[in-house]
Amino acid sequence: MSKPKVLISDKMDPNAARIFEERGCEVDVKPGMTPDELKGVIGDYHGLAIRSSTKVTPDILDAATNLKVIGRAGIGVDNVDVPYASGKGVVVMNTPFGNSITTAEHAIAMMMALARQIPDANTRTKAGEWPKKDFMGVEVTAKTLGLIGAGNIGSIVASRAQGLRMKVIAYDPFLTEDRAIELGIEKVDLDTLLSRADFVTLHTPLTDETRNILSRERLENAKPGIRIVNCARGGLIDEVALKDCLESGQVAGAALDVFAEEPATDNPLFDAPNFICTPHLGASTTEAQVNVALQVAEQMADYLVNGGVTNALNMPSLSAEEAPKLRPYMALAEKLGSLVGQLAHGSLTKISIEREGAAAELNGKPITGAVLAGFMRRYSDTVNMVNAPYLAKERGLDVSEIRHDREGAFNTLIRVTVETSSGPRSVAGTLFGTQSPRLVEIFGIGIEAELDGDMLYVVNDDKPGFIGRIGTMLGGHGINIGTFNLGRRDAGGEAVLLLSLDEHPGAEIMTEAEKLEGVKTVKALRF
Ligand SMILES: NC(=O)C1=CN([C@@H]2O[C@H](COP(=O)(O)OP(=O)(O)OC[C@H]3O[C@@H](n4cnc5c(N)ncnc54)[C@H](O)[C@@H]3O)[C@@H](O)[C@H]2O)C=CC1
Ligand SMILES: O=C(O)C(=O)COP(=O)(O)O
Repeated sequence: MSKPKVLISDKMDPNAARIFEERGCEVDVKPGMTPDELKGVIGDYHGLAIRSSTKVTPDILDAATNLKVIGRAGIGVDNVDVPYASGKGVVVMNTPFGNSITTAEHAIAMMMALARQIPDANTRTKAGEWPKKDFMGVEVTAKTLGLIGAGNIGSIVASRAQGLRMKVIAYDPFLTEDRAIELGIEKVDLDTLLSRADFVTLHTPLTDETRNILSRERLENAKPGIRIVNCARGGLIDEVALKDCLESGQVAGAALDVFAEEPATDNPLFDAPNFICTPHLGASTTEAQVNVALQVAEQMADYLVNGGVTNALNMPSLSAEEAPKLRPYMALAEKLGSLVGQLAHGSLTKISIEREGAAAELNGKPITGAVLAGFMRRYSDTVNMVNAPYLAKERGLDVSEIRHDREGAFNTLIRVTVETSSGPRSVAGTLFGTQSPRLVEIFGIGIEAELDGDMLYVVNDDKPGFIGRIGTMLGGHGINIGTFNLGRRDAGGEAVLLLSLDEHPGAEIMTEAEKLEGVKTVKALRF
């Protein structure tokens, strides 16, 4: 099998390329490409490793015909159109912890630089001015620091600020009281935070809720003389309002590492008083860059080589250790999903996935993802485990997962049931040995069949002579039967035949099959 190919399109620590190669991937390092250049080459790659410079837009994703995974060596993925990538079946991963200490330290450094106006003092001193009389700083000790966002980075900032003897308060709707107590911080609402804080530091992602969270109105109504630090994302603050507030003195200083437009080369804030900035350097330390490079390469190679999924934003986790154990179950689940998807009629709005025996002990999410991937293929042939849950949601499919503790006839069983206009229709399968997926029940009829390649599904009256008739008809067309699987509800009642064929039966054969005496339903299947 040929090696997966990975493109590193942003400046990244060389450990990333080393790990990709050691883990069996081919790697190209091409930082600084234009969007058009990236679009021109992306079709060759299975993996794309990025930081924040590469913009993974729908245009790029449309050209990425072989792409399986995007790995962000860092935290924020706002430069990736994650919903579009999900729709295309591309896994998006990040490295949620590798640069958090570094970024928290940058926020503290920015706060201290702001409190003592170090950048300006430095520039003017070096210019030979010795401007001692122009500078008067403030202490941070005993001041209140307001955190907007108390996740990984915010909580590290809190602990460092407490070391500086600051009082820390936080606004974060998802922060529990218990966690706030553990961090030794006070949870407050946003208006309270802005009315009490001497320094504010932002540590949220950029979302529809957080965009412009420091709006003109909030800045104007904040505690006079507040100082603001943003090492999270541009777009969280109204930059024009911030400039006005800096000029009026309502805001005593601001330190930004991030801007609404990046690269920021002529931002109006550059002329504002008491304004300092860095060019998105929050994550730029040797330690953090080694961490994120190693981690992103390990995660992406795990996925490309072994199917392990870690830190994906659009897919449940699956460890590289779990992956080999789950793979045969996922194969079974996908085949069962595909079977009901191919056989059930009408508009299907409900699907349930039941697991019992050994299957009940496993991580259910990948199994559900695989069922949906098989099932959703009735609507689109570009479905995979990543985009299936999104497509299912888009179509309003109600998905339920049921885990049974009971012992059944099989030591492991997956059952997939869809709700049709004529009631529930269900198929079930097991593993023979530890690896071999087998169908064991179809619409209430026991059967034993491998679901593989081209197959013919026939429901017929259980009368003598039928098997001979269908065999003769197929033979007459030169179609060889690989396996012959038979089940029936009761003797003389309804029987099911599942034949594996060496080739796909064409329309002419299907019409002839439909006309065979005793046939109730016939359908060509493909797995
Ligand atoms: N400047 C730089 O180079 C770097 C910037 N970052 C950015 O820092 C930010 C924070 O990263 P982490 O702490 O790792 O993320 P995190 O996910 O651990 O924490 C984010 C926190 O924001 C909170 N939050 C979400 N919506 C909120 C809202 N409407 N109001 C208040 N809080 C809200 C969440 O509950 C969560 O606790 C991200 O945007 C990330 O991209 C991260 C690394 C480097
Ligand atoms: O990890 C993040 O969210 C960052 O913003 C770091 O960005 P960078 O990798 O330094 O371009």
